Amino acid sequence: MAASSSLASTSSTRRIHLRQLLPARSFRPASGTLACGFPNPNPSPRLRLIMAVQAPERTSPSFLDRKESRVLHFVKYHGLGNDFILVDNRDSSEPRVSPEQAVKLCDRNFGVGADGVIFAMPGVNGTDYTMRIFNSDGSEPEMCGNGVRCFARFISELENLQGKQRFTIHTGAGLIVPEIQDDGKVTVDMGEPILKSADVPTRLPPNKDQSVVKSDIDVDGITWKVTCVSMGNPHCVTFGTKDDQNLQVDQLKLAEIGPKFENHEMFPARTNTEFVQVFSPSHLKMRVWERGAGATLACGTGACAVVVAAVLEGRAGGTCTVDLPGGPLEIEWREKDNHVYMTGPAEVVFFGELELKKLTGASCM
Ligand SMILES: N[C@@H](CCC[C@H](N)C(=O)O)C(=O)O
Repeated sequence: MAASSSLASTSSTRRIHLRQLLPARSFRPASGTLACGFPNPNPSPRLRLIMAVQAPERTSPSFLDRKESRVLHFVKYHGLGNDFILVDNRDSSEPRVSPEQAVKLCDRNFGVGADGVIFAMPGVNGTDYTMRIFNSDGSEPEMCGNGVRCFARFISELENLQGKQRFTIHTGAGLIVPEIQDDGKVTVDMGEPILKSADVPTRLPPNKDQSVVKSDIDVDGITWKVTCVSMGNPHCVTFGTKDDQNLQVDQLKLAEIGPKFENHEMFPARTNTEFVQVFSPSHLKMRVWERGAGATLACGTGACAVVVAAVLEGRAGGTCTVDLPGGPLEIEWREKDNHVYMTGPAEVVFFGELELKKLTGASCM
């Protein structure tokens, strides 16, 4: 789809649509409070039910249409439990919140709670949109696989688009192309993996062409075997230690070992780390420690990196189901174009608004 064409018609289309999208009174919190709820395991159908019943009665401006400069309107999404606060930033190339404010928003006790904040911005160089993201620690990664699926669903809600949709998205990792399928899942062309060690980046010496495959790295006195892959953002993939290549990922002390990989001197830009168990050449299981976010329930770029690493190490074919704590992703590293394709869900959790001043200063919200 040419999403850019619908950009021109945003204002009227979006207003109509968001009246349908947002339940009239459910999202009218007291100033400075959060509108949240829907603590059910499958919130989207319920949201849609409320929308259908209440939509015709709405007369006041709808939720995300309101552009008060002091209020941040957002929608929370998740992709297999990797959760994000999505902000409609289509009117500006400056993120509406700062990295410091993002840290507060992502705080699970004092804020909204999320693994990151994602901004939907105007496209550049002919792309439909630009996606930027802040991790929960305020750092800015180049890309986010689960985030881009949420981004696609967010845009389709904002633009009142139905059915199959395809967008071109400019990211720090270059052009990314998500396509919403008829069943609501999103398939994303994640581009080509980057294997050249200097570009991942890693200081580990290359051992296969210019890449790092099944190399030794010492972490806290233990030698691990790792393969380094960038999907725009850096990943270190391991199937086990030098002595034991049959990792049982459920037994890992992730919170202990994860930060040691993340901040290892061999990774000048820090790294995401995936710990992988192989069930078969087409079925893998992983746990992830994310740069800037810690242990998350899923990582899309991580699952792509895992399949690339598994192929390079001769452990898997190019098409795999990757089980993550939040659920499975389908990943294909296609020989034809060398691109990696990821398919998985993205779901609305809730809508919210808060006063931006609550995000400033030393205190929490
Ligand atoms: N969870 C994301 C990756 C988010 C960025 C990552 N923490 C980084 O700093 O590179 C995904 O689904 O890919």
